[in-house]
Amino acid sequence: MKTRVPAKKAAGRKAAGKRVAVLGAGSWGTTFAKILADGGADVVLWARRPELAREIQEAKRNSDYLPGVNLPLNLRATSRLDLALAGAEQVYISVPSQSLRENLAIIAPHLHAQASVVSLMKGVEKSTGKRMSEVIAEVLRIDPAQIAVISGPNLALEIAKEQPTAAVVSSTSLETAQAVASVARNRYFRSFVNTDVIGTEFGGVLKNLIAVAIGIVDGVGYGENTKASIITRGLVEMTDFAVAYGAHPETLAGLAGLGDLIATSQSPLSRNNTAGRLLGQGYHLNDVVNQMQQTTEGLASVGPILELARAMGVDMPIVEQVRQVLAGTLDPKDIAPHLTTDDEPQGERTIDGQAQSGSAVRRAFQRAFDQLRYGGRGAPGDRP
Ligand SMILES: NC(=O)C1=CN([C@@H]2O[C@H](COP(=O)(O)OP(=O)(O)OC[C@H]3O[C@@H](n4cnc5c(N)ncnc54)[C@H](O)[C@@H]3O)[C@@H](O)[C@H]2O)C=CC1
Ligand SMILES: O=C(CO)COP(=O)(O)O
Repeated sequence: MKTRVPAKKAAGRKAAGKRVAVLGAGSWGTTFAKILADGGADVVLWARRPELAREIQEAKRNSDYLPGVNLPLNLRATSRLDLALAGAEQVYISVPSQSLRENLAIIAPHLHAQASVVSLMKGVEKSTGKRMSEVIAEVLRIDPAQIAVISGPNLALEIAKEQPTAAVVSSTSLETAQAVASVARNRYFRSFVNTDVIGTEFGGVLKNLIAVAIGIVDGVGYGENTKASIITRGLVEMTDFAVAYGAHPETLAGLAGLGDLIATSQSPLSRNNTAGRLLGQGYHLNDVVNQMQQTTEGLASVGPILELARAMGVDMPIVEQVRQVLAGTLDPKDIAPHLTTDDEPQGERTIDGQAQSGSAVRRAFQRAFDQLRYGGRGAPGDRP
C-alpha cells in the first residue's frame, strides 16, 4: 500500500536558495511562484507576454490574474524562456493543458537534463486523453522518476492571499516527491507526498467535471440536497474511474480527490463551477467560453474522460449528463444524474457506496469505503 506522508519538517531548510522555474504566469503559475518564493526558493517565473513579465518583475504585481496581491520581492520574472530555465533544478509548469505539448516543444531545448519537471495542471489532452505527466514523459523523453504532479484544494486567489491550505506532491519516485515537497511549502502551504501519480492527477481532472455539474444545478436554482447528492455520487464516479486506471482509492478520498472536489464545487472562485452556473442559467456553451477569461479545464476534459471511461466499462452518469448539457441536448433543469437508475440492473447503482457485483473496480472502492466508514481512518496523507 502506497501511503502519503508529510514532507519532513527539516525539509523546509532545503528550499533555501534552490533555483527553480515556474512556466506560465496565469493565476496558478503566479500563485505557485509566490508559494515557492515565500518558502525560500530562488524563483524565476516565465510569462509569455513581455509586458506581464515586466509588471511582475518591476511592480511585483499581476493585476490581470491576481488583483490586489503583492508578490514577494525575491520573485523574479522574465519573458525569456532560456533565462527562466537556466540552472533551474525544478521546473513547475502551469499552462492550459491543451497547450502543454506545444509549450514543451519550446521548453525542451533549454531544460537541464537532470531537472525535475512538475505539473501543476488539471486537465487531460483532448486529442489523446493523456494525463499531463504522460505528455511530459512522451515529449521530453525523461525518466518518469524526474516527473511530479501537484494537486489539491488550491483555489489560486485564496492562496495568493496566504489563506492556509495543503496539497499532494506525487511522483513514481518518493525521493522526487519529497524533494519537490520540501521546496513547495511554506507557512501557509503544506505539501504531503504520495506515489500515486494516476490517482493524484485524475483527482484534479475529474473534480472539475463534477464542479461543472454543481455549477449547473446552482445556476438552475436547485439547493443543497441536489448539490450534496451530486458531490457524493460524483466522488463515486471519480473513484470508479481512477481506480479502473490503476489509482489507489485512498487518493480519491484525500486532498487530491474529495478535498479538491469540495473546494471547487462550493467556490465562486472556481472557473469550472462558474462555467457550469452560466450554463445552468441558460447561456449557450459558446457564450460561456467567450465569457471565461481564464482556463476552464473541465470543458475540454469531458469528451476524453467519457471515452476513457467507456474503454474501461466505467459508468459516469453525472459526467455524461454534463456532456449533454454542454452539447445542448439536455435541458439543465433536467440534470439529476444521481437519480437515473431506471436502465440499470437492480441492486447495482442503487446501493449507495457499495461495490457492484463482479467488478474489481467497485470491490476496490468498497474496501476504501469500508476503511473510511468502519476503520475510522481518513486518507493517510490527511493526517498530520
Ligand atoms: N487557478 C487555479 O486556482 C488553479 C489552476 N490549476 C491548473 O493550472 C493550470 C493553469 O491554470 P491557470 O493558471 O488558472 O490558468 P490561467 O488562464 O489563469 O493562465 C494560463 C497561463 O498560461 C499561459 N499560456 C502559455 N501558453 C499558452 C497557450 N499556448 N495558450 C494559452 N495560454 C498559454 C497564459 O498566458 C496564462 O498566463 C490549469 O490546468 C488549471 O487547472 C490548478 C490549481 C489551481
Ligand atoms: O483546481 C482548482 C482548485 O483546486 C481551481 O479550480 P478551477 O480551475 O475550477 O478554478
